[in-house]
Parts: sequence; C-alpha cells; structure tokens
Amino acid sequence: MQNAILVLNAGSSSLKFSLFADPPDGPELRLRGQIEGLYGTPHFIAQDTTGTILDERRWADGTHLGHDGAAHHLVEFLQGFRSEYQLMAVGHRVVHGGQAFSQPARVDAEVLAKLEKFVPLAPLHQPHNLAPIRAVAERAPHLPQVACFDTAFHRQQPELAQLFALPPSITERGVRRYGFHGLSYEYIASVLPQLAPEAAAGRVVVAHLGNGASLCAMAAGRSMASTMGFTAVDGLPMGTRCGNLDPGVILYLMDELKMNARAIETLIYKESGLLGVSGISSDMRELLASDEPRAALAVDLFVYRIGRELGSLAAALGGLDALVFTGGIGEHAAAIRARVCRDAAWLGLAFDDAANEAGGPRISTASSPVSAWVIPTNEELMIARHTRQTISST
Ligand SMILES: Nc1ncnc2c1ncn2[C@@H]1O[C@H](COP(=O)(O)OP(=O)(O)O)[C@@H](O)[C@H]1O
Ligand SMILES: CC(=O)OP(=O)(O)O
Ligand SMILES: [Mg+2]
Repeated sequence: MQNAILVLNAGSSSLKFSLFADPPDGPELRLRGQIEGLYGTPHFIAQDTTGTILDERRWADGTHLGHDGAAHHLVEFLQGFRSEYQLMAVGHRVVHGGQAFSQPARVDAEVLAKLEKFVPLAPLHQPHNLAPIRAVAERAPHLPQVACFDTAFHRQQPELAQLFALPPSITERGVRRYGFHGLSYEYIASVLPQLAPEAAAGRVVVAHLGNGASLCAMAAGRSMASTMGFTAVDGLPMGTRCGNLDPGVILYLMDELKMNARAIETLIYKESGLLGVSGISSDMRELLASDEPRAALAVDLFVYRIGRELGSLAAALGGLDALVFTGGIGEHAAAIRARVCRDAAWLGLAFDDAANEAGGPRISTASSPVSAWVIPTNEELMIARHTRQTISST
C-alpha cells in the first residue's frame, strides 16, 4: 500500500483531480481526470499516466450533478484504489486567499470561515473551491486537507504594484491588487531554470492563457506585477470575463441601465470576453475555426490586449528577457502565440514560425535577444508538493 495525496482543482463547471503517490523524493502522478459539465452534460473520465482510460461515465444532458455530486462520484471511484493507496491528505486549489494567506494552509473550521469571506472577490471560483473541502470533511473528518492559493505567489510583489490610487480608508480594508494563477506561475518559475537558465535569472513575462487568462511579470522567479487585480475578472479579456474595464462603466450600468450588482457581476464574469464580443463561444478553438467576422474581432481584441499588457509589464521590469506561454490557449493555440510574438518584435523577440508550429519548447530563433517558450503548466503538482510539505510540518 502506497501513501497518496489527492489533488482537487475545482473550477466553475468542472472538478479536475489527480492522485499522487507520495514517495520520499516527492509526489509522483499515478492517475488524473476530471468531471466537466457539472451543470449541463456531466462527463467523468479518469486516466493513468499512459493515458489509458481507467473509467468514464456520461450523464444525461441537463443533469445537474453539481460539485457535491461530483465529489461523491469521485469518492466512489477512488474507493476502487483503497487496497493500493492510503490517502494521506487532500490538496485543494483555492483561488483567493486575500492578505490573510500568503502560504498554503491546513484547513479547519476557522480557515474555512475566513475563506468564505473571499467568495464575493472570486464568485466564479471560490464557492466551487470550498464545496469539495466541505464534502471531503463530511465524509472523512480526520483526513488532513490543505488549501493552496492562486494569490499566494504574488503576495511579495512591490507595494506600488499592489496599490490602487484610493484613500487608505479603502485600501486598508484589503482593496488592492492580488493577482491569480499563482500556482501556475510558481510551477513555471520552478522549471524555467532547467529550460532557460539565463532567462530564469532575468526578466520574464509568463502568459497563462486559458479560459481564465493573465500575464505575470517575474524578476529572477519572483512575481513583480500581474494583470489580474483585486479579483480574477481584471486584466485580459478571457473566455467569458471582460478583463480591464474603466470603473466609470460600472456606474453607467447602474445609473443609466439600472443594473444591480448581481446583474453586473453576471455580465462581467459570464457574458463578456471572447463569448461577449463574438456572440459565438468562449472557446478559442471555435473562434479560430469560425468564419464569422465577430469571431475574428474577439480574437483580434484578445491578441491586442495581450500586446498592450505585455508592454506595460516589460516597462515594470525595465525590459524583457523571455516570454513564456502556458494554459489551454498558450499551450495549444500556435496561431495565438504567433500573433502575440510577432506583435512583440519591438521588444527584441525574433519569432521562429517552424518551432512554434512544432510546439516548442523554444519558439524564438536561437539568436533572438528575447527568447519565447511554450511550457505546459502543472498546478496539480504544485498543490501536491505544497500539501506534502504542509502536512509534514504541522
Ligand atoms: N487545442 C486548443 N487550441 C486552442 N485553444 C484551446 C485548445 N485547447 C484548449 N484551448 C483553450 O483553452 C481553454 C481552457 O483553458 P484551461 O487553462 O485548460 O482551463 P481553465 O482556464 O478553465 O483552467 C479552452 O476554453 C480553450 O479556449
Ligand atoms: C484565476 C482564474 O482565472 O482561474 P481559471 O483560469 O482556472 O479560471
Ligand atoms: Mg485554469
């Protein structure tokens, strides 16, 4: 029987999971999977490290499985591995840890109550991050659970990068830029030294482009600035999120269109971004395959805003040594990488089209002053490492 750590990464419509064996030299992936379409057409799949499907199930269209139902199904599935693995702990991705949490934390009732307070700051994620924690606690109250925060990696950013130009009476309430995707950025920072040692020690912008999308400016592996801010709706246009928005628009929506806070929240989190501009889809695959002019407009705006934010972050770093792509779009959409890299020629990035089409890892020419890379992220491995470290130190 091997000790094992279960990692849960709950998103707004999915529950991704990984099971890591826990040998002395660090967590080793044994199986992974997800249950997606939790509120529409639930689909469960679990695979081993060779990609062999271990189990798969589809529910009828319109089935409201929800996060609780997904956690229940996952527990049932994992029962089948009871003779092989002894579950030591469950590690969770929790999107918002505010100023209170700059390190992973073992979850107890007090921690859970504090994390509840951040639900309004991450309505698309936090409720779904916390639901599986409660579900596991109910079924296995003595099983250690660790929360690993998307915000923690950015907590050491310079004060000016975190500050809004608001009176202290507001900013002292924790109204500041936090930044997200921190587990992803932490992973990239951990592997970059092996791949590009000179870049890793220098000034790097990492583009985590997925359904959620952000950029992070790093100096020697430390977060210096990022495009997401107080919440994960700020920064780039995303699958369904609007990104950077003049705050005066919110007042216009309230005063002129008589929209209340919940209606505005739905608009900016679920009805904007690639979906809102195209009117077609939040999925970059569908937009790149579409002949519709509005699909092209949504992609154009996405690429344009990345270029604007990249310039801003390069300014924050005083220059740029490397650009890294990761996340669903960053890892798989060569066309988007090509457009972003070509627009970044002014920064000294010489793009290598053939290398990009081949998937990298380097997608700039060998002589390019600024290197460009494609590096698949691994939030789950970071969570497993943090979970192992946290339970062994408490
Ligand atoms: N092969 C692909 N080509 C282009 N875009 C892709 C591809 N695969 C995934 N994507 C994009 O990545 C998004 C999912 O990003 P990902 O980072 O995996 O998820 P999340 O942001 O929910 O964590 C999809 O919505 C889609 O837009
Ligand atoms: C913070 C965030 O946007 O996460 P995701 O990319 O998983 O939606
Ligand atoms: Mg993600």
